Amino acid sequence: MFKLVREMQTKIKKIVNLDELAAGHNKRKIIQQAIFTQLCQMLDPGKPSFTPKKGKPSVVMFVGLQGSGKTTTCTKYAYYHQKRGWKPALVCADTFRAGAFDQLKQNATKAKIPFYGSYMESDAVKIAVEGVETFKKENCDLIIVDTSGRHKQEAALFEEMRQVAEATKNLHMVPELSSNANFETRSCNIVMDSSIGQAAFDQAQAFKQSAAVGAVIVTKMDGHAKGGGALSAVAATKSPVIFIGTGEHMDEFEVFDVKPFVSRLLGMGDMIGFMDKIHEVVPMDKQPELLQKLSEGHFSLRIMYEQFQNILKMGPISQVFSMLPGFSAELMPKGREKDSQAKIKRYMTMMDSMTDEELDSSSTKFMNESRIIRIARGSGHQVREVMEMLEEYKRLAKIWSNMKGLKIPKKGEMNPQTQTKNVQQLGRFLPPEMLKQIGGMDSLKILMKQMGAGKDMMGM
Ligand SMILES: Nc1nc2c(ncn2[C@@H]2O[C@H](COP(=O)(O)OP(=O)(O)OP(=O)(O)O)[C@@H](O)[C@H]2O)c(=O)[nH]1
Repeated sequence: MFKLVREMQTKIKKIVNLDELAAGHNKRKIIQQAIFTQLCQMLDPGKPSFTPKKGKPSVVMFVGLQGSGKTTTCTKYAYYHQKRGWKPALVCADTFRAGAFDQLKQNATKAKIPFYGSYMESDAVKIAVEGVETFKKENCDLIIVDTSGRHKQEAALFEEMRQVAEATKNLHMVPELSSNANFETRSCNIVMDSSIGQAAFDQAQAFKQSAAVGAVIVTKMDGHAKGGGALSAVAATKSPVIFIGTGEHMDEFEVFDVKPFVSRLLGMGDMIGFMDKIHEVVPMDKQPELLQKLSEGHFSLRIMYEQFQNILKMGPISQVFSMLPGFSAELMPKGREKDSQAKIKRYMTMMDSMTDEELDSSSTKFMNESRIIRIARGSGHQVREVMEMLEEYKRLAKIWSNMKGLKIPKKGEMNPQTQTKNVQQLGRFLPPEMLKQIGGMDSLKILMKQMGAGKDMMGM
């Protein structure tokens, strides 16, 4: 770890020569930018990660300390690939922890993924071999082997791990299996808790010595820990981080993206992830239309309705908002996601009882007492609740009204003036507390640049 810091220090000193910087340069910002770039480079081991090929058998073994989230991550990894057309299977070669097989079985059943394991057998190697053999015969193309975790790095654990790796490696030598296996590829993922911190280097290195670690997965990124240990793990294993775990649920699993990760590490907030999420859920053909309306200062109840629809589509709402500093506590308190979703659904039911004219207006001028009573009755809600929904609309309309006058560049038409103007605009749009956390207007500008000109939303 010490070595890493020293290396980074030297590199930054080479890039940023503070004495030569002319007065007026914001030194803090320049250093921050250099650190950002360096950290991004450190997370790039310079070699691509192992990607299983559809239709060709691959065995991926998962290793990690006890409680790192290994078993959960195995299922998430399987589920992720299943959704994308692979035929995964899970093998529980964790014979150390009582209950490990039950956990895997439960998860696998929920995700409808075939699994293999035993309550009686204590030989992890035997189970691994049998499991892999079974699933190869069933033509599974992604066989995931969960191995035992221990409290700390122990010789016995590594020996067992080495044997499992060795045994599953030799499987393609078995004649009846090799006949349908074109060529079998193997990889080993190390799972690390994001809160591991300084111990990450030694741990990753120890694992690396016993199994050919090919990739790192960092779990529990939804918590407070920023996952700095990932830097050490990459350095120790010379392997990339491929996924991050962002919650206990099966689908709370994301492809690792270096820039947002480093932004978060430096406390800059994940603007990019936020924009990507918006990209994902607002249908592409609707985006220009939405931006146009907003730039005209036209925020109607219908737009709010559509945004609510999008938010519900995004899954756990807090996940989206937690990417923005300051937002999560304010809008969607953690642990109250269900309440927030229920509230949004309630609001939408009320809006379903409104007329088109009401929905498309950019004010609440039609909302007199009798209409409010009618909407409440029509949707089976209290008058008080309708009023509350309208208040929420007014609050959002006020925030979004700052988007008025936004210049919407056509693809490739972004010039520096438009960009500066839009950065200012966005600066006004963001809540002051959030802008402060990002690091003020200058940082916002840097962030916008980092988002890359390719993104349509850059227009914002
Ligand atoms: N919040 C959060 N919790 C997670 C995440 N990944 C795993 N967990 C939780 O962490 C705990 C430990 O996960 P397991 O998968 O049982 O850990 P393990 O490493 O397999 O443990 P052993 O089998 O004992 O080695 C469980 O309560 C999981 O639900 C994550 O990304 N976010």
